[in-house]
Amino acid sequence: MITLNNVSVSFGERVVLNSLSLTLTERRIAVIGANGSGKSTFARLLNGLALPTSGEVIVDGLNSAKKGRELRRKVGFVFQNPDNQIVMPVVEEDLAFGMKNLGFSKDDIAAKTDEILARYNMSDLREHPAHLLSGGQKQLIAISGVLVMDPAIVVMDEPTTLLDLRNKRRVARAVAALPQMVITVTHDLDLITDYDRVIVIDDGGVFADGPPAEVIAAYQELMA
Ligand SMILES: Nc1ncnc2c1ncn2[C@@H]1O[C@H](COP(=O)(O)OP(=O)(O)OP(=O)(O)O)[C@@H](O)[C@H]1O
Repeated sequence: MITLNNVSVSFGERVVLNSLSLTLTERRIAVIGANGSGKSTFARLLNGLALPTSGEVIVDGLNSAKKGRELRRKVGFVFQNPDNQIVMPVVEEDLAFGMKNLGFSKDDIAAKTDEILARYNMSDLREHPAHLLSGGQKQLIAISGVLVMDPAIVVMDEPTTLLDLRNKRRVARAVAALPQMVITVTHDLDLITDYDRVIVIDDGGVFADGPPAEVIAAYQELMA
C-alpha cells in the first residue's frame, strides 16, 4: 500500500504538486494528465527519486524521505527513455547489472536472465549489443532489467512512447501478466482501459480518480 499524506512538490517558485493525499492499493493504477502536469514527478515520489517538499510518502510502511535505499529495492522504476536505463553494452550484462548490485548469486543471475529473455521471446538477443536494439526491444529490455530484481511494486513512466502498435501490445500483455502492483504514467489511453483505477493530475492536484471509462471520458473533456 502506498500513502501520500498532504504531499506538495515545488521546484523553486513553481508548485508542481499541491497537497496531494491519496491511498493506492489497486493492482493496476494509471496516472494521466497534460504535458508538464506533474505525472513524472508523482511517479518519482513513489520510489524516492523525488522527495516531497512537504508532506510524506509511505510505501508499505517505509517513509520515502527516511528509507530511500529500502524503497528503491521495493519499488522498481522503468524510465521513459530506455537509453537512461540500459547501462551495459551487452543485453545479458545489462540484465545482470541490477541483480549483481543486489548481491544475487551467479546461478541465480543466469537463471533469471534465461527466464526473462524467454518470457519475452528475446533469447536470441542475449549477446546482442544493447545500443543496436530497436526502440521496442530496448523498452522491453529496460522493463526486464527492472523485473529480474523482483520488485514488490513496479512504477513505469510512459513505457510505450517509443513503440509501434505491435510492441505496444507486447508491453501491454507483459504488464497485464505481472503479479506485482503496477503504477503506469502514460499518454497511451489504450494501454489503461483494463486498469483498476485511473488518476488524472491537473494543475497540481487530482482532477479525476476512479474506474477507467468514466475517468478517461472526464480527461478527454478536460483536454477538448
Ligand atoms: N528537477 C526539476 N527541477 C525543476 N523543475 C522540474 C524538475 N522536474 C520537473 N520539473 C518541472 O515540473 C513540471 C512537471 O514536470 P513532470 O515531468 O512531472 O510533468 P509530466 O506531467 O510528467 O510531463 P510530460 O507529460 O510532458 O512528461 C514541469 O514544469 C517541469 O519543468
